[in-house]
Amino acid sequence: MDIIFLHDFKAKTLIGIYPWEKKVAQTIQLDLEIALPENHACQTDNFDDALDYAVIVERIHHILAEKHFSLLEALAEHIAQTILTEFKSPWVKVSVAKLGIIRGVKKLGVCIERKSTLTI
Ligand SMILES: Nc1nc2c(c(=O)[nH]1)N=C([C@H](O)[C@@H](O)CO)CN2
Repeated sequence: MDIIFLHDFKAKTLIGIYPWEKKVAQTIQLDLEIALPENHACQTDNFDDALDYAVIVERIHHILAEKHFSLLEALAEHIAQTILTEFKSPWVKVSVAKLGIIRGVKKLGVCIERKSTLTI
């Protein structure tokens, strides 16, 4: 299985269960591992055969700008399903963390793994 990873991806979004969190954007950290639907690019060295990670980053920025989730779990699930369906990935691992939100904890969050239900 070949994987594209995005580590330490930081961006702002509205997220949280409390009223103030629905008004003030917070920085979250995303870490993603995205299995590739095929590995042709390794042999061909042709960009047409590659999954463009810049497009994935743009898609995630779009989600973070347009959606407001209460729970980190729900945001992680939405990102995972978007990656599986729109980028035809067979498997994805998504971690979403808040930074410094609780005293004494540098970073906390959730990590989920999802498989595509599509069979070829
Ligand atoms: N399992 C979770 N627990 C909590 C979440 C969450 O998203 N998932 N969120 C909060 C609050 O929004 C918190 O981050 C604000 O301090 C609390 N617990």
